[in-house]
Amino acid sequence: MEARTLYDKLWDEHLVRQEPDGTAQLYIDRHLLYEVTSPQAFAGLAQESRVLWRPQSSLATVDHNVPTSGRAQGIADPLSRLQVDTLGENCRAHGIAQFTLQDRRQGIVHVIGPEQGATLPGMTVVCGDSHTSTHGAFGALAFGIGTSEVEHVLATQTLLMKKSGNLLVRLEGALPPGCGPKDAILQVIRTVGADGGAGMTAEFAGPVVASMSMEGRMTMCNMAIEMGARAGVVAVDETTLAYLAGRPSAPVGEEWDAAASYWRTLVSDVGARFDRVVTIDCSSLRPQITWGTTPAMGGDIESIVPDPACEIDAGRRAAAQRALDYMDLTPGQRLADIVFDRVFIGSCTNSRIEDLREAAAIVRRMGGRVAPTIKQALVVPGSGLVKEQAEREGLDAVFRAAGFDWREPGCSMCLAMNEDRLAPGERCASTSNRNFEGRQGAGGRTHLMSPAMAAAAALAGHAVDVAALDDSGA
Ligand SMILES: CC(C)[C@H](C(=O)O)[C@@H](O)C(=O)O
Ligand code: SF4
Repeated sequence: MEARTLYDKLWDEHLVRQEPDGTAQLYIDRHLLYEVTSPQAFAGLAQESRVLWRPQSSLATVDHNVPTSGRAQGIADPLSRLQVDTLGENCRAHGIAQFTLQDRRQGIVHVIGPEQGATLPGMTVVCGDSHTSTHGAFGALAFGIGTSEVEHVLATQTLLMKKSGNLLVRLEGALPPGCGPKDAILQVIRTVGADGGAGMTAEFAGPVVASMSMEGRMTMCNMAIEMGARAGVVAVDETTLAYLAGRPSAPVGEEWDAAASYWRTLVSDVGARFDRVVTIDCSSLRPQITWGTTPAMGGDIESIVPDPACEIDAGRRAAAQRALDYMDLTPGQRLADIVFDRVFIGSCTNSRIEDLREAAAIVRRMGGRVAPTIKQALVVPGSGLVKEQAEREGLDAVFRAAGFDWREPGCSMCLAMNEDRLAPGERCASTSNRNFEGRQGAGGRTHLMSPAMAAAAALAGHAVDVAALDDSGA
Protein backbone atom coordinates (compact mmCIF):
# COMPACT_ATOMS: atom_id res chain seq x y z
CA MET A 1 0.00 0.00 0.00
CA GLU A 2 1.08 3.53 -0.73
CA ALA A 3 2.77 5.41 2.10
CA ARG A 4 0.18 7.61 3.83
CA THR A 5 0.34 10.57 6.15
CA LEU A 6 -1.38 10.46 9.51
CA TYR A 7 -4.05 12.73 8.09
CA ASP A 8 -4.56 10.42 5.09
CA LYS A 9 -5.06 7.49 7.46
CA LEU A 10 -7.57 9.33 9.64
CA TRP A 11 -9.43 10.46 6.55
CA ASP A 12 -9.54 7.00 4.92
CA GLU A 13 -10.72 5.43 8.15
CA HIS A 14 -13.77 7.73 8.34
CA LEU A 15 -14.71 8.04 4.70
CA VAL A 16 -18.30 6.93 4.16
CA ARG A 17 -18.43 7.83 0.49
CA GLN A 18 -16.96 10.23 -2.00
CA GLU A 19 -18.47 12.07 -4.95
CA PRO A 20 -16.53 12.48 -8.24
CA ASP A 21 -16.04 16.20 -7.44
CA GLY A 22 -14.16 15.30 -4.25
CA THR A 23 -17.01 16.01 -1.85
CA ALA A 24 -16.80 13.37 0.82
CA GLN A 25 -19.02 12.19 3.62
CA LEU A 26 -17.04 11.56 6.79
CA TYR A 27 -18.19 9.69 9.86
CA ILE A 28 -17.88 11.70 13.07
CA ASP A 29 -16.94 9.90 16.28
CA ARG A 30 -17.07 12.68 18.84
CA HIS A 31 -19.14 15.84 18.93
CA LEU A 32 -18.41 18.47 21.54
CA LEU A 33 -21.04 21.10 22.26
CA TYR A 34 -21.21 24.36 24.16
CA GLU A 35 -23.73 27.15 24.63
CA VAL A 36 -22.98 29.58 21.79
CA THR A 37 -23.07 27.65 18.53
CA SER A 38 -25.62 24.95 19.39
CA PRO A 39 -29.03 26.60 20.03
CA GLN A 40 -29.97 27.15 16.38
CA ALA A 41 -28.77 23.65 15.54
CA PHE A 42 -31.15 22.12 18.08
CA ALA A 43 -33.90 24.48 16.96
CA GLY A 44 -33.35 23.30 13.38
CA LEU A 45 -33.69 19.68 14.46
CA ALA A 46 -36.89 20.43 16.33
CA GLN A 47 -38.36 22.18 13.31
CA GLU A 48 -37.81 19.08 11.18
CA SER A 49 -38.79 16.74 14.04
CA ARG A 50 -35.47 14.97 13.72
CA VAL A 51 -33.88 12.87 16.45
CA LEU A 52 -30.18 12.54 17.24
CA TRP A 53 -28.37 9.77 15.40
CA ARG A 54 -26.06 8.88 18.30
CA PRO A 55 -26.46 11.07 21.38
CA GLN A 56 -23.73 9.20 23.26
CA SER A 57 -21.15 10.63 20.84
CA SER A 58 -21.84 14.11 22.18
CA LEU A 59 -20.50 15.82 25.27
CA ALA A 60 -21.49 19.34 26.27
CA THR A 61 -20.06 21.99 28.55
CA VAL A 62 -20.56 25.70 29.20
CA ASP A 63 -17.54 27.93 28.76
CA HIS A 64 -17.74 30.99 26.47
CA ASN A 65 -20.34 32.99 28.33
CA VAL A 66 -20.03 31.92 31.91
CA PRO A 67 -18.91 34.15 34.77
CA THR A 68 -15.54 33.33 36.33
CA SER A 69 -16.50 34.70 39.73
CA GLY A 70 -19.65 35.05 41.85
CA ARG A 71 -21.23 31.94 40.32
CA ALA A 72 -23.56 31.49 43.26
CA GLN A 73 -25.46 34.55 42.02
CA GLY A 74 -26.08 32.90 38.64
CA ILE A 75 -25.49 34.55 35.27
CA ALA A 76 -26.39 38.23 35.21
CA ASP A 77 -26.33 38.80 31.44
CA PRO A 78 -29.74 37.71 30.04
CA LEU A 79 -28.43 36.48 26.66
CA SER A 80 -25.66 34.43 28.28
CA ARG A 81 -28.11 33.00 30.78
CA LEU A 82 -30.53 32.09 28.01
CA GLN A 83 -27.82 30.35 25.99
CA VAL A 84 -26.57 28.38 28.99
CA ASP A 85 -30.11 27.39 30.05
CA THR A 86 -31.01 26.44 26.48
CA LEU A 87 -28.00 24.16 26.20
CA GLY A 88 -28.98 22.50 29.48
CA GLU A 89 -32.54 21.91 28.26
CA ASN A 90 -31.42 20.62 24.88
CA CYS A 91 -28.98 18.18 26.46
CA ARG A 92 -31.64 16.89 28.85
CA ALA A 93 -34.19 16.55 26.07
CA HIS A 94 -31.82 14.61 23.81
CA GLY A 95 -29.94 12.56 26.40
CA ILE A 96 -26.59 14.29 25.90
CA ALA A 97 -24.02 14.16 28.70
CA GLN A 98 -23.27 17.66 29.94
CA PHE A 99 -21.09 19.45 32.47
CA THR A 100 -23.23 22.23 33.90
CA LEU A 101 -21.90 25.29 35.65
CA GLN A 102 -22.21 23.46 38.97
CA ASP A 103 -20.25 20.40 37.80
CA ARG A 104 -16.64 20.21 38.95
CA ARG A 105 -15.67 18.91 35.49
CA GLN A 106 -17.03 22.04 33.75
CA GLY A 107 -14.50 23.97 31.71
CA ILE A 108 -13.39 25.07 28.28
CA VAL A 109 -14.59 22.56 25.71
CA HIS A 110 -11.06 21.94 24.36
CA VAL A 111 -9.71 21.34 27.83
CA ILE A 112 -12.41 19.00 29.12
CA GLY A 113 -12.52 16.69 26.05
CA PRO A 114 -8.95 15.45 26.40
CA GLU A 115 -9.12 15.59 30.19
CA GLN A 116 -12.04 13.15 30.21
CA GLY A 117 -10.54 10.89 27.56
CA ALA A 118 -13.53 11.88 25.41
CA THR A 119 -10.93 12.77 22.78
CA LEU A 120 -9.08 9.63 21.72
CA PRO A 121 -6.55 8.84 18.99
CA GLY A 122 -8.03 7.85 15.66
CA MET A 123 -11.28 9.71 16.25
CA THR A 124 -12.88 12.38 14.17
CA VAL A 125 -13.72 15.14 16.65
CA VAL A 126 -15.86 18.14 15.78
CA CYS A 127 -17.25 21.13 17.64
CA GLY A 128 -18.84 24.38 16.54
CA ASP A 129 -15.65 26.19 17.41
CA SER A 130 -12.54 26.93 15.39
CA HIS A 131 -10.06 25.84 18.06
CA THR A 132 -11.28 22.26 17.88
CA SER A 133 -7.94 21.71 16.13
CA THR A 134 -6.56 21.36 19.70
CA HIS A 135 -7.70 17.73 19.85
CA GLY A 136 -5.46 16.81 16.92
CA ALA A 137 -2.64 16.58 19.46
CA PHE A 138 -3.95 13.07 20.18
CA GLY A 139 -3.63 11.76 16.63
CA ALA A 140 -7.30 12.59 16.05
CA LEU A 141 -8.76 14.44 13.07
CA ALA A 142 -10.36 17.41 14.79
CA PHE A 143 -11.80 20.54 13.28
CA GLY A 144 -14.25 23.33 13.88
CA ILE A 145 -17.64 23.39 12.15
CA GLY A 146 -20.40 25.94 11.69
CA THR A 147 -23.80 25.87 13.35
CA SER A 148 -25.56 24.31 10.34
CA GLU A 149 -22.94 21.56 10.39
CA VAL A 150 -23.54 21.08 14.11
CA GLU A 151 -27.14 20.31 13.19
CA HIS A 152 -26.01 17.97 10.40
CA VAL A 153 -23.74 16.03 12.76
CA LEU A 154 -26.44 15.79 15.44
CA ALA A 155 -28.86 14.38 12.87
CA THR A 156 -26.57 12.15 10.83
CA GLN A 157 -23.26 11.71 12.68
CA THR A 158 -21.56 12.63 9.41
CA LEU A 159 -20.24 15.70 7.66
CA LEU A 160 -19.76 16.69 4.06
CA MET A 161 -16.35 18.09 3.25
CA LYS A 162 -13.41 17.98 0.88
CA LYS A 163 -10.03 16.62 1.75
CA SER A 164 -7.33 19.15 2.51
CA GLY A 165 -3.65 19.05 1.63
CA ASN A 166 -0.84 17.78 3.86
CA LEU A 167 1.52 20.26 5.50
CA LEU A 168 4.42 19.00 7.57
CA VAL A 169 5.89 21.32 10.19
CA ARG A 170 9.12 19.81 11.52
CA LEU A 171 10.56 21.32 14.67
CA GLU A 172 14.23 20.41 14.90
CA GLY A 173 16.68 20.83 17.77
CA ALA A 174 15.41 21.45 21.29
CA LEU A 175 13.54 24.28 23.00
CA PRO A 176 16.00 26.53 24.82
CA PRO A 177 15.39 27.58 28.45
CA GLY A 178 12.64 30.21 28.73
CA CYS A 179 10.91 28.97 25.56
CA GLY A 180 7.98 26.60 25.42
CA PRO A 181 5.32 25.29 23.03
CA LYS A 182 3.63 28.73 22.82
CA ASP A 183 6.85 30.34 21.61
CA ALA A 184 7.30 27.50 19.14
CA ILE A 185 3.83 27.86 17.64
CA LEU A 186 4.05 31.66 17.47
CA GLN A 187 7.32 31.23 15.59
CA VAL A 188 5.71 28.66 13.29
CA ILE A 189 2.79 30.97 12.53
CA ARG A 190 5.16 33.85 11.87
CA THR A 191 7.14 31.65 9.47
CA VAL A 192 4.15 30.12 7.66
CA GLY A 193 1.99 33.28 7.75
CA ALA A 194 -1.52 33.89 9.12
CA ASP A 195 -3.04 32.15 6.06
CA GLY A 196 -0.02 30.09 4.97
CA GLY A 197 -1.67 26.87 6.08
CA ALA A 198 -4.92 27.50 4.19
CA GLY A 199 -6.43 24.34 2.75
CA MET A 200 -4.00 22.15 4.70
CA THR A 201 -3.94 19.86 7.67
CA ALA A 202 -0.70 20.56 9.51
CA GLU A 203 1.23 17.74 11.13
CA PHE A 204 3.64 18.88 13.83
CA ALA A 205 6.62 16.56 14.07
CA GLY A 206 10.34 16.40 14.76
CA PRO A 207 12.33 16.00 17.97
CA VAL A 208 10.83 19.06 19.67
CA VAL A 209 7.30 17.71 19.29
CA ALA A 210 8.36 14.16 20.16
CA SER A 211 9.71 15.34 23.52
CA MET A 212 6.75 17.66 24.18
CA SER A 213 4.03 16.90 26.74
CA MET A 214 0.43 16.48 25.63
CA GLU A 215 -0.32 19.92 27.06
CA GLY A 216 2.36 21.41 24.81
CA ARG A 217 1.12 19.51 21.77
CA MET A 218 -2.39 20.80 22.47
CA THR A 219 -1.07 24.37 22.62
CA MET A 220 0.49 23.88 19.20
CA CYS A 221 -2.50 22.20 17.54
CA ASN A 222 -4.81 24.79 19.14
CA MET A 223 -3.11 27.51 17.14
CA ALA A 224 -2.80 25.56 13.86
CA ILE A 225 -5.98 27.36 12.90
CA GLU A 226 -4.21 30.71 13.34
CA MET A 227 -2.08 29.98 10.29
CA GLY A 228 -5.20 29.11 8.34
CA ALA A 229 -4.87 25.33 8.60
CA ARG A 230 -8.04 23.22 8.68
CA ALA A 231 -6.60 21.06 11.45
CA GLY A 232 -3.39 20.20 13.26
CA VAL A 233 -2.23 16.69 14.11
CA VAL A 234 0.54 15.01 16.05
CA ALA A 235 1.47 11.33 15.72
CA VAL A 236 0.51 8.99 18.53
CA ASP A 237 3.36 7.87 20.77
CA GLU A 238 3.86 6.64 24.32
CA THR A 239 3.33 10.18 25.66
CA THR A 240 -0.16 10.13 24.13
CA LEU A 241 -1.00 6.76 25.65
CA ALA A 242 0.39 7.68 29.08
CA TYR A 243 -1.80 10.80 29.17
CA LEU A 244 -4.95 8.86 28.29
CA ALA A 245 -4.54 5.78 30.48
CA GLY A 246 -7.09 5.86 33.28
CA ARG A 247 -9.11 8.81 31.94
CA PRO A 248 -12.87 8.39 32.62
CA SER A 249 -13.87 7.79 28.98
CA ALA A 250 -10.75 5.90 27.89
CA PRO A 251 -11.12 2.16 27.30
CA VAL A 252 -9.85 -0.28 29.94
CA GLY A 253 -8.45 -3.82 30.07
CA GLU A 254 -8.45 -5.75 26.82
CA GLU A 255 -10.21 -2.93 25.04
CA TRP A 256 -7.40 -0.59 26.02
CA ASP A 257 -4.80 -3.05 24.76
CA ALA A 258 -6.57 -3.47 21.44
CA ALA A 259 -7.08 0.26 21.07
CA ALA A 260 -3.48 1.07 22.01
CA SER A 261 -2.08 -1.29 19.40
CA TYR A 262 -4.23 0.39 16.74
CA TRP A 263 -3.39 3.85 18.03
CA ARG A 264 0.33 3.12 17.68
CA THR A 265 -0.21 2.83 13.91
CA LEU A 266 -1.45 6.44 13.81
CA VAL A 267 1.76 7.96 12.50
CA SER A 268 2.76 9.15 9.05
CA ASP A 269 4.42 6.35 7.09
CA VAL A 270 8.03 6.72 6.06
CA GLY A 271 7.99 8.18 2.57
CA ALA A 272 4.48 9.66 2.90
CA ARG A 273 4.02 12.63 0.58
CA PHE A 274 3.42 16.11 1.99
CA ASP A 275 2.33 19.00 -0.20
CA ARG A 276 4.52 21.38 1.76
CA VAL A 277 7.23 20.94 4.37
CA VAL A 278 8.34 23.69 6.75
CA THR A 279 11.36 23.04 8.94
CA ILE A 280 12.23 25.23 11.90
CA ASP A 281 15.31 24.84 14.05
CA CYS A 282 14.12 25.62 17.57
CA SER A 283 17.60 25.78 19.11
CA SER A 284 17.81 29.50 18.51
CA LEU A 285 14.17 30.19 19.42
CA ARG A 286 13.55 33.22 21.64
CA PRO A 287 10.51 34.02 23.79
CA GLN A 288 7.82 35.44 21.50
CA ILE A 289 5.42 38.35 21.83
CA THR A 290 3.02 39.73 19.25
CA TRP A 291 2.84 43.43 18.44
CA GLY A 292 0.07 43.36 15.82
CA THR A 293 -3.47 42.19 15.21
CA THR A 294 -2.81 38.73 13.81
CA PRO A 295 -0.84 36.03 15.63
CA ALA A 296 1.71 36.20 12.77
CA MET A 297 2.53 39.82 13.62
CA GLY A 298 5.03 39.18 16.35
CA GLY A 299 8.67 38.75 17.11
CA ASP A 300 11.43 37.82 19.53
CA ILE A 301 11.17 39.63 22.83
CA GLU A 302 14.47 41.45 22.29
CA SER A 303 13.39 42.81 18.90
CA ILE A 304 11.65 46.04 17.98
CA VAL A 305 8.30 46.97 16.47
CA PRO A 306 8.99 46.73 12.72
CA ASP A 307 8.55 49.65 10.35
CA PRO A 308 5.67 49.05 7.92
CA ALA A 309 7.57 51.15 5.37
CA CYS A 310 10.03 48.26 5.05
CA GLU A 311 7.27 45.97 3.73
CA ILE A 312 7.66 45.62 -0.04
CA ASP A 313 4.16 44.26 -0.58
CA ALA A 314 1.61 47.10 -0.51
CA GLY A 315 -1.12 45.00 1.08
CA ARG A 316 1.14 43.81 3.87
CA ARG A 317 2.42 47.36 4.37
CA ALA A 318 -1.09 48.70 4.80
CA ALA A 319 -2.04 45.86 7.15
CA ALA A 320 1.04 46.44 9.32
CA GLN A 321 0.35 50.17 9.46
CA ARG A 322 -3.26 49.61 10.40
CA ALA A 323 -2.16 47.17 13.11
CA LEU A 324 0.31 49.67 14.58
CA ASP A 325 -2.32 52.39 14.55
CA TYR A 326 -4.78 50.14 16.35
CA MET A 327 -2.16 48.91 18.80
CA ASP A 328 -0.81 52.42 19.34
CA LEU A 329 2.78 51.35 18.76
CA THR A 330 5.62 53.11 16.95
CA PRO A 331 8.17 51.51 14.62
CA GLY A 332 11.50 51.03 16.39
CA GLN A 333 9.94 50.77 19.84
CA ARG A 334 11.47 47.90 21.85
CA LEU A 335 8.98 45.08 22.42
CA ALA A 336 10.38 44.71 25.95
CA ASP A 337 9.25 48.28 26.68
CA ILE A 338 5.56 47.56 26.06
CA VAL A 339 3.63 48.41 29.22
CA PHE A 340 0.42 46.58 30.13
CA ASP A 341 -2.83 47.40 31.93
CA ARG A 342 -4.05 43.86 32.41
CA VAL A 343 -2.75 40.31 32.26
CA PHE A 344 -4.75 37.25 31.27
CA ILE A 345 -3.45 33.74 31.92
CA GLY A 346 -5.98 31.29 30.55
CA SER A 347 -7.86 30.18 27.36
CA CYS A 348 -7.89 26.84 25.54
CA THR A 349 -4.33 27.61 24.42
CA ASN A 350 -2.74 27.93 27.85
CA SER A 351 -4.98 27.08 30.82
CA ARG A 352 -3.91 23.54 31.55
CA ILE A 353 -2.01 22.43 34.61
CA GLU A 354 1.42 22.73 32.98
CA ASP A 355 0.64 26.28 31.88
CA LEU A 356 -0.33 27.24 35.41
CA ARG A 357 2.79 25.56 36.78
CA GLU A 358 4.92 27.47 34.27
CA ALA A 359 3.35 30.79 35.27
CA ALA A 360 3.53 30.05 39.00
CA ALA A 361 7.20 29.07 38.68
CA ILE A 362 7.97 32.51 37.28
CA VAL A 363 6.01 34.18 40.08
CA ARG A 364 8.00 32.20 42.65
CA ARG A 365 11.26 32.92 40.89
CA MET A 366 10.78 36.65 40.42
CA GLY A 367 9.13 37.15 43.79
CA GLY A 368 7.26 40.33 44.63
CA ARG A 369 3.76 41.24 43.61
CA VAL A 370 1.75 42.20 40.54
CA ALA A 371 3.01 45.64 39.50
CA PRO A 372 0.88 48.50 40.87
CA THR A 373 0.31 49.77 37.33
CA ILE A 374 -1.46 46.51 36.40
CA LYS A 375 -5.18 46.92 37.05
CA GLN A 376 -5.92 43.23 37.01
CA ALA A 377 -4.01 39.99 36.53
CA LEU A 378 -6.40 37.10 35.93
CA VAL A 379 -5.58 33.43 36.19
CA VAL A 380 -8.44 31.35 34.77
CA PRO A 381 -7.94 27.57 34.88
CA GLY A 382 -9.25 25.67 31.85
CA SER A 383 -11.48 23.36 33.85
CA GLY A 384 -12.70 22.67 37.35
CA LEU A 385 -10.37 19.68 37.49
CA VAL A 386 -7.37 21.77 36.43
CA LYS A 387 -8.36 24.24 39.15
CA GLU A 388 -8.54 21.49 41.79
CA GLN A 389 -5.18 20.09 40.71
CA ALA A 390 -3.58 23.53 40.84
CA GLU A 391 -5.02 24.08 44.31
CA ARG A 392 -3.67 20.72 45.49
CA GLU A 393 -0.25 21.88 44.30
CA GLY A 394 -0.61 25.24 46.05
CA LEU A 395 -0.40 27.20 42.80
CA ASP A 396 -3.48 29.26 43.65
CA ALA A 397 -1.75 30.38 46.85
CA VAL A 398 1.30 31.48 44.86
CA PHE A 399 -0.87 33.51 42.50
CA ARG A 400 -3.10 35.00 45.18
CA ALA A 401 -0.19 35.96 47.42
CA ALA A 402 1.30 37.87 44.50
CA GLY A 403 -1.95 39.71 43.81
CA PHE A 404 -3.39 37.71 40.92
CA ASP A 405 -7.15 36.96 40.72
CA TRP A 406 -7.78 33.20 40.89
CA ARG A 407 -10.99 32.47 38.97
CA GLU A 408 -13.49 29.79 37.99
CA PRO A 409 -12.99 28.03 34.62
CA GLY A 410 -14.16 29.39 31.27
CA CYS A 411 -13.09 31.28 28.15
CA SER A 412 -13.14 34.53 30.09
CA MET A 413 -11.02 37.37 28.76
CA CYS A 414 -9.92 35.32 25.74
CA LEU A 415 -12.87 36.75 23.85
CA ALA A 416 -14.80 38.88 26.33
CA MET A 417 -18.17 37.18 26.00
CA ASN A 418 -18.59 37.47 29.76
CA GLU A 419 -17.72 40.39 32.07
CA ASP A 420 -13.94 39.77 31.91
CA ARG A 421 -12.88 42.31 29.33
CA LEU A 422 -10.54 45.15 28.45
CA ALA A 423 -11.75 48.74 28.45
CA PRO A 424 -11.13 50.67 25.22
CA GLY A 425 -7.42 51.44 24.80
CA GLU A 426 -6.28 49.00 27.47
CA ARG A 427 -3.33 46.76 26.73
CA CYS A 428 -3.20 43.14 27.81
CA ALA A 429 -0.47 40.54 28.12
CA SER A 430 -2.44 37.42 27.19
CA THR A 431 -1.79 33.71 26.87
CA SER A 432 -4.74 33.28 24.49
CA ASN A 433 -4.56 32.66 20.75
CA ARG A 434 -6.08 35.68 19.01
CA ASN A 435 -5.05 39.32 19.08
CA PHE A 436 -7.65 40.56 16.57
CA GLU A 437 -9.06 44.07 16.95
CA GLY A 438 -11.52 44.16 19.83
CA ARG A 439 -10.98 40.52 20.67
CA GLN A 440 -10.69 41.08 24.42
CA GLY A 441 -13.14 43.98 24.49
CA ALA A 442 -13.89 46.83 22.09
CA GLY A 443 -10.77 48.95 21.56
CA GLY A 444 -8.65 46.59 23.68
CA ARG A 445 -5.10 45.71 22.63
CA THR A 446 -3.83 42.16 22.93
CA HIS A 447 -0.25 40.92 23.04
CA LEU A 448 0.03 37.14 22.79
CA MET A 449 2.73 35.32 24.72
CA SER A 450 3.49 32.25 26.82
CA PRO A 451 2.28 31.71 30.40
CA ALA A 452 5.82 32.38 31.67
CA MET A 453 6.01 35.65 29.75
CA ALA A 454 2.55 36.74 30.90
CA ALA A 455 3.37 36.01 34.55
CA ALA A 456 6.61 37.97 34.27
CA ALA A 457 4.77 40.84 32.58
CA ALA A 458 2.30 40.95 35.47
CA LEU A 459 5.08 41.34 38.02
CA ALA A 460 7.17 43.78 36.01
CA GLY A 461 4.28 45.76 34.49
CA HIS A 462 5.97 45.51 31.08
CA ALA A 463 7.18 42.79 28.73
CA VAL A 464 10.11 40.80 30.10
CA ASP A 465 12.55 38.40 28.45
CA VAL A 466 12.03 35.33 30.65
CA ALA A 467 14.98 33.62 29.00
CA ALA A 468 17.22 36.33 30.40
CA LEU A 469 15.98 36.13 34.00
CA ASP A 470 18.90 35.32 36.26
CA ASP A 471 18.43 33.19 39.32
CA SER A 472 17.83 36.19 41.52
CA GLY A 473 14.81 36.84 39.29
CA ALA A 474 15.97 40.33 38.33
C1 LIG B 1 -17.47 31.67 19.66
C2 LIG B 1 -16.76 30.76 18.71
C3 LIG B 1 -17.59 30.55 17.50
C4 LIG B 1 -15.34 31.22 18.39
C5 LIG B 1 -14.59 30.23 17.50
O1 LIG B 1 -15.10 29.52 16.66
O2 LIG B 1 -13.41 30.11 17.59
C6 LIG B 1 -14.52 31.45 19.65
O3 LIG B 1 -14.34 30.31 20.41
C7 LIG B 1 -13.18 32.03 19.29
O4 LIG B 1 -12.17 31.58 19.82
O5 LIG B 1 -13.14 32.97 18.48
S1 SF4 C 1 -10.80 29.94 25.18
FE1 SF4 C 1 -10.90 31.46 23.58
S2 SF4 C 1 -10.17 30.48 21.75
FE2 SF4 C 1 -10.66 28.91 23.21
S3 SF4 C 1 -12.74 28.29 22.71
FE3 SF4 C 1 -12.84 29.86 24.32
S4 SF4 C 1 -13.06 31.75 23.19
FE4 SF4 C 1 -12.37 30.26 21.70
